[in-house]
Amino acid sequence: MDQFPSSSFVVRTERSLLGKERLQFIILVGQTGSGKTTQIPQFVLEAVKTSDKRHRMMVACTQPCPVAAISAAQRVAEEMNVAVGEEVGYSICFEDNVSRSKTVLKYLTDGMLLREAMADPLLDR
Ligand SMILES: Nc1ncnc2c1ncn2[C@@H]1O[C@H](COP(=O)(O)OP(=O)(O)OP(=O)(O)O)[C@@H](O)[C@H]1O
Repeated sequence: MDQFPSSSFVVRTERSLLGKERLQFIILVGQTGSGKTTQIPQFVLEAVKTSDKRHRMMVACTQPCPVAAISAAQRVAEEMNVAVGEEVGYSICFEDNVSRSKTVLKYLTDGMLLREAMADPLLDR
């Protein structure tokens, strides 16, 4: 696995994701606060927006607990200058703050992802 210093984490990751090759998975290791939760999903969103305009895809980012999912969604919505529940939303047990037509980035707990996978095994969205 490639190792790189944390200072170049964001720049090199962005290049990899936006590269021509379609990666099936990528393992990122970064220090706490380096942007894995708030920045990487935004890069992925940009990459899928430009790679396939015909198929509207959703980016999902799992979080270990509901509070973390809400907090991340609020932070990223603020960074993207949108309201939570529109382009950026969250899905936790008993609360689904997403828009069916607008949400493209969703923060959700591991349990909610599992529930989605049971309904949509190929995660087509
Ligand atoms: N809700 C928030 N309000 C203010 N700043 C935030 C918020 N969430 C994250 N940040 C800031 O954004 C930067 C990136 O944080 P992020 O959570 O994306 O890092 P991370 O790599 O996922 O960290 P961790 O490994 O601890 O989960 C950090 O400087 C962090 O302090």
